[in-house]
Amino acid sequence: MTRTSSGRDKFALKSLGVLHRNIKQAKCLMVGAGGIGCELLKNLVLTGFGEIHIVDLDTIDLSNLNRQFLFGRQHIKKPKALVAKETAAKFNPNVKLTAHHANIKDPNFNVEWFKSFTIVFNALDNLDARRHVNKMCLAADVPLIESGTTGFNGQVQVISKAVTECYDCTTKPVPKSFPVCTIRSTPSQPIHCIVWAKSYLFNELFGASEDEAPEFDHSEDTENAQEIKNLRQEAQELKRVREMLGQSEFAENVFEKVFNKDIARLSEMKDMWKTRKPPTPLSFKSLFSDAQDGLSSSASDQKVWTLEENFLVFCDSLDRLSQRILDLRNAGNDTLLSFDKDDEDTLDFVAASANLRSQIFGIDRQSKFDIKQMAGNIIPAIATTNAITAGLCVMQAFKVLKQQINDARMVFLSMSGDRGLTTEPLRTPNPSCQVCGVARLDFECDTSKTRLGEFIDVVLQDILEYGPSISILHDKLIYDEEYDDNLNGSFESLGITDGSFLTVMDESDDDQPHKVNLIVQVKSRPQNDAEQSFVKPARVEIPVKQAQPPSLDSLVLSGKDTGRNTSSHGNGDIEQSRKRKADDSLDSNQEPSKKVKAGEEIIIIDDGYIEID
Ligand SMILES: Nc1ncnc2c1ncn2[C@@H]1O[C@H](COP(=O)(O)OP(=O)(O)OP(=O)(O)O)[C@@H](O)[C@H]1O
Ligand SMILES: [Zn+2]
Repeated sequence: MTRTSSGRDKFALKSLGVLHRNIKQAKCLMVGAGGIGCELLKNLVLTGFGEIHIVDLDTIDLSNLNRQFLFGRQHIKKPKALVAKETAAKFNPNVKLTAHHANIKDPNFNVEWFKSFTIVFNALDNLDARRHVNKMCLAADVPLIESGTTGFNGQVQVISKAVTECYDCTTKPVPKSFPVCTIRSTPSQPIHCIVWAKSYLFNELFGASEDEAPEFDHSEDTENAQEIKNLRQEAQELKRVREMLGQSEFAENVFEKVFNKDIARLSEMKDMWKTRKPPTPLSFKSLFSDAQDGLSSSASDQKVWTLEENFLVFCDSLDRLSQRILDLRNAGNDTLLSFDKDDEDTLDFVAASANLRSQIFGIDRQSKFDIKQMAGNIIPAIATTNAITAGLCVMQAFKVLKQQINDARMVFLSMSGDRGLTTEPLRTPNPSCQVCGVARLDFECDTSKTRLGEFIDVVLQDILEYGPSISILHDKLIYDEEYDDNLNGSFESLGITDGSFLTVMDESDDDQPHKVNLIVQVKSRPQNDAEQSFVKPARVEIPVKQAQPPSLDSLVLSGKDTGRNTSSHGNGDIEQSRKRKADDSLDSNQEPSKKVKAGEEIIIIDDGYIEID
């Protein structure tokens, strides 16, 4: 049933009171139209937010449809932002919707554009984009509602410049990596074999080089120099095998190389197997004869395949992928493939290769279903979690729009613990945060004429009273006391253009007071004055860094289990506040001198910090 707009307004007015007017006048930005985004857009539209811009870079995939209910089968491969807008527009014709099929990091979404919004909602799935929006909202001074879900857990955080902590006030967990030797020589768990198949073997045969795999941690490399050298040699040999792609004996050559020859060499390294069972090579010919019966009809994704079934899937998927490479090559296209958990050919190859390797090392084989989860780092997305979280986002947005940010809470949704929903007060900004614990300066200049040297002399040293010990970053270091190569370069020649950010860091001696980092936002404007290529900014006091303990308010915890262990999968990577506490004490070099343990739950540190354990 379609409700008339006046009827809708009447109900909204009754339930929302004066807030209704603020909502109608609000212009919101929603970044991400995936799991949370679809639910959130429906809420925003039905609540009657006046204007909504939707940004999403992706197109709709079949696997999105179980929970991203604004999309149907007919929309597969169409841009999420546009389809979300079209579907949601039908829920409330009074809302003005604009869709952008684009990356939120595109330069045209600059600070000025962000400033045009009343409030921003993040419904993203990765750290990088979340960090970017956080930064832009701080620069534009627009409140941000950050949200994330992981399986049954969800979180909502309200971020407001200088009032609350920002997304980067706490460090975020980095994706898991494994020592390269564990992956290459001494796997002991299924995940080690899956990472090997996905990030090494697959890439060496069909994709880009293994050096780019983020899962490989080379930090232990020095201890294993000889082994690393051998592995490099093996990789070179594999490159030669790759050149045989398309020939009838390709599968046998690959198999014999990685599952026989390399393993035989490895098992010869007696020192390595003093405390472990040595690996057992497999033979292509004997498996080939054992596997004559073909795949059993019951070989489902959920079942753990036999060795012979893995062998057959390995050969078959290798053929399918080789054929794809040949087809691409014949069409004159790029011939690199990349692993995608939703691409059956790549998943079959990774699943079978991982299981063959597990067999060699005496590790339990896994079903294709389980391998898909592990290889794609998938924690199943739950529609209900997204729906509840999206609802919480709107509830928190109400408080922001009512100018009652002090009533806003950090909200956690969790299946563990006594209560599904727990909240805690918003924290004050972390004084040592590199993103929000900063001073800001708008710098208007002609980027083609302004030289880095004059910016330092006139703006930083004369006007802002910096000493000689500073460093300046623009993505990477462009100046410090020992690196003055760029002094004569124009901003433009250094890649600094309209909308660029520079970070100025005070590098004075440790016993001196340090200014907080200064974020300079560059605004490129042609300057007609021949004398001056920039507008001299007014003198402002750059605050000095100080370690400031969090306010008492922020130490009051509302629930026993706040569910703050949600993390990973990108969605739920809002960091636990306990990590923040740990970092705070590390940052300010405060060694807890006395710890009083209250059960296993709370550690009280005598300088006033509380840590949840
Ligand atoms: N930099 C970005 N700019 C714009 N949109 C982005 C950016 N990064 C991620 N997104 C979008 O954020 C949304 C996040 O949604 P969600 O977590 O449900 O992920 P998904 O890709 O739809 O699903 P899954 O990863 O579970 O297959 C996606 O639609 C994704 O395209
Ligand atoms: Zn911060």
